[in-house]
Amino acid sequence: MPFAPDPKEMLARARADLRMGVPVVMDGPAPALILATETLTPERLAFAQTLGPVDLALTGRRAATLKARAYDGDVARVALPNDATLGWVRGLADPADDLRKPMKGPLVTRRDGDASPHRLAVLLIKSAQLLPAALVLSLDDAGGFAQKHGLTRLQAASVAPLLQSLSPLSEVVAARLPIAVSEAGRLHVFRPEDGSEEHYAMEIGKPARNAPVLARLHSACFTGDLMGSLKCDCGPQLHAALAQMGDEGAGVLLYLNQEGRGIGLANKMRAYSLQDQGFDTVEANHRLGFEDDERDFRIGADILKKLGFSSVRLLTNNPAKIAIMEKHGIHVAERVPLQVGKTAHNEAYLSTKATKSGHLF
Ligand SMILES: Nc1nc2c(ncn2[C@@H]2O[C@H](COP(=O)(O)OP(=O)(O)OP(=O)(O)O)[C@@H](O)[C@H]2O)c(=O)[nH]1
Ligand SMILES: [Zn+2]
Repeated sequence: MPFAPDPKEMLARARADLRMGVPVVMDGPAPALILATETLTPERLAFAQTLGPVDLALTGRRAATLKARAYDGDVARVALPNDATLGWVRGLADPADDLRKPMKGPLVTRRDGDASPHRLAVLLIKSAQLLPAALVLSLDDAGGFAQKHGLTRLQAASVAPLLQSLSPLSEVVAARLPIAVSEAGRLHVFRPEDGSEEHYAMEIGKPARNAPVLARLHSACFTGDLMGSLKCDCGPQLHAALAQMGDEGAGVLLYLNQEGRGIGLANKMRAYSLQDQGFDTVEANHRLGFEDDERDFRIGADILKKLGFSSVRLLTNNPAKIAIMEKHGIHVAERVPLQVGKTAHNEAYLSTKATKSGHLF
């Protein structure tokens, strides 16, 4: 059946559905219906409540902020009260008003039954760059339910490994791109097979493939790279890296579309709003239900290898990047520090990165 979508294509479809607010069916040993709380409507909430008991799946991080017991470690299952409104659900999922309304409970969390659909729901929703919180309700007949309501049906057994593994990606096109630092520029576009974000590689000059190349793994930062934000050091780092490659006449800058350390721009702005309430960059991510850093740097190693590189002089202050390159087949011959862009606004941010994320300054 060559026209039928394969599991990774079904996964891409499911992400798009969840972003629009359409529920998804997860088939497997514990079949379940999944709705993303961020895009939930009152009508869909009300209908879900007529179908049986509904759980709100939250990450262990978010549960810790809410002082709710997460019996399953990385995921908590809050039993939705019968009269739960959309406002109540959103209040648990979104920390925006935590300080104004600190008392959200008492929350009853479940410890019986199977948490695996909840865990998968949260992973799936994270991969759609939505707030990591889902409504989950069990289904008897997943196939029949999906067909009746015209919903995307995923198989837990195939989705779980896909969500953990790196989607294969391939180069779509490359073309000459003269830029300010070097007329000998070439931009390569890489596209993952699972319908997620494309990533770019800016090659400067003609770096030798059999020697360490001056390289930068830059994570997208719309606010810093394009708006000139003073809250981070991304824009100056991007331009300093390219300038050094221009000066040396050779280098490769990967522009990885992992905005906000992998949580997406909307969630990064939610984190900024929490930072204005006094939380630091790491605490803000945790309150939202994310880890400090949700990026997958294996993508960077993969692109470097596809371009024919095996050894780099890496422009970074982040030891985690070095460790992941080494683990995935890219030798880091040298770390080249990249310390630019300190402002009065990002002093606290940079010092949090040094103390909590191990950045070298
Ligand atoms: N979630 C979140 N992401 C942020 C914040 N500030 C910047 N970012 C994102 O962080 C990423 C840049 O990561 P950095 O930690 O500055 O740098 P790094 O790439 O880990 O390390 P270096 O190689 O040393 O620059 C970009 O994707 C930014 O969008 C923030 O406060 N919260
Ligand atoms: Zn930035």
